[in-house]
Amino acid sequence: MRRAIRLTADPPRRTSPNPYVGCVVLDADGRFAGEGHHRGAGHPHAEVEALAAAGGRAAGGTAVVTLEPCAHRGRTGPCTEALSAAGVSRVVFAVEDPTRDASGGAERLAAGGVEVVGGLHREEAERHNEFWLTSVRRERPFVTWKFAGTIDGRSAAADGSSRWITAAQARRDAHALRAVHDAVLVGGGTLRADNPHLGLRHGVVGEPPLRVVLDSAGRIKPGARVLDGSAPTLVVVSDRAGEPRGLGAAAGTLAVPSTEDGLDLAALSERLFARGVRSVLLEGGARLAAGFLAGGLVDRVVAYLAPMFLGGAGLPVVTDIGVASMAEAARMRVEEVRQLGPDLRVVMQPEPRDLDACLRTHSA
Ligand SMILES: NC(=O)C1=CN([C@@H]2O[C@H](COP(=O)(O)OP(=O)(O)OC[C@H]3O[C@@H](n4cnc5c(N)ncnc54)[C@H](OP(=O)(O)O)[C@@H]3O)[C@@H](O)[C@H]2O)C=CC1
Ligand SMILES: Nc1c(N[C@@H]2O[C@H](COP(=O)(O)O)[C@@H](O)[C@H]2O)[nH]c(=O)[nH]c1=O
Repeated sequence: MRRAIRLTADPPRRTSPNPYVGCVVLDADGRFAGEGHHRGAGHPHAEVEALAAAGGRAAGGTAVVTLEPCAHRGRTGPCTEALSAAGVSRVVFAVEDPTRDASGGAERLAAGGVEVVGGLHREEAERHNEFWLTSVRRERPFVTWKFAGTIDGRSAAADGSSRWITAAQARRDAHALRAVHDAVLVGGGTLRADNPHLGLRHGVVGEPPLRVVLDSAGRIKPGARVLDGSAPTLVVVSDRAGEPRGLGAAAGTLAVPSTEDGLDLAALSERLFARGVRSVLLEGGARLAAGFLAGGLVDRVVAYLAPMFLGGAGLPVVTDIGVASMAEAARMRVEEVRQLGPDLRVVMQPEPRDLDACLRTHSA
């Protein structure tokens, strides 16, 4: 199973809207016979690749797979059928498939006389596939909120300038973070203040993520750097605004409903999910981060903290999230702390208890 998991992680690649899946097939004597992994929508599933590599040696053998084999016909046929047709007598998988369409594979296999074991190295397999698993369970993308802050919690100076708070190592790391997400998202304030590019630089290679910018009134300037055509871009407008002009082929537009706080972020998340986006890197700014955090839409926080003070006149890393007392604080659990050059990188996960409190505050 560890080998099957490793197949999905090295090198990291995007399979969205599909999961990472790895599979190793052993012959009837328990010897390695073949392996495969899923390379993305339209490509064969991991089981099918591994069975093809194993050939006749799969008969009477064991398939070890990181996700419960699918029982449905999507772009490719059901893996349960492929496994049965190959004469596999045992299937060991790590994580149950949570999707309505594809689940039920374990029962189907067992009904056909195959011995099925679920849950082997479940935690490790969950971690490797957490963007996809979280997003299909919540029917919205996994959201990583990344910010660069000073040690006193400022994301920009009083004049709005924020280049640069963190040094080269942390900025390179942030670009690597972009490379593993399906989309990178910023608010209209950041779009106008920074004119960000949001592509992959600093020597980070890979397929660039979809660039998503919130621009309720459709005021984006045709010369904006996100419209340079180097990666796909989506401009999100209010469904009460007209189509932004002058975008040409440089960007698509998505109209979403508005609330009194701006665009409806839950609706936006659902629409992005429906378009196949399974992970979003939220890069700010402070107002948009507040909307996501208060809405319980943040799954991980990556804080790059620079050893400098900007004082109270600077902009905060996040604006009002409706917290009035300590009891309501949006508490985090620290997953990792690392020093990158002169800066610190702190990776955190919202405590579920406080996520609920945030949701209550938000809906009150
Ligand atoms: N250090 C760091 O990591 C970062 C710093 N920054 C800095 O932050 C500043 C910009 O931050 P800020 O002014 O807070 O702006 P934001 O980037 O947070 O954008 C806020 C804008 O996004 C749009 N928006 C649409 N719907 C919502 C919603 N539901 N909730 C919140 N916003 C919504 C609105 O613009 P519209 O009406 O046009 O839709 C709103 O004015 C800049 O100075 C920039 O340099 C920015 C990013 C990261
Ligand atoms: N200031 C700041 C960051 N700012 C973020 O980077 C965006 C600019 O992206 P790009 O135009 O692609 O370089 C900017 O709009 C904001 O979201 N990031 C960091 O790692 N460290 C920093 O000090």
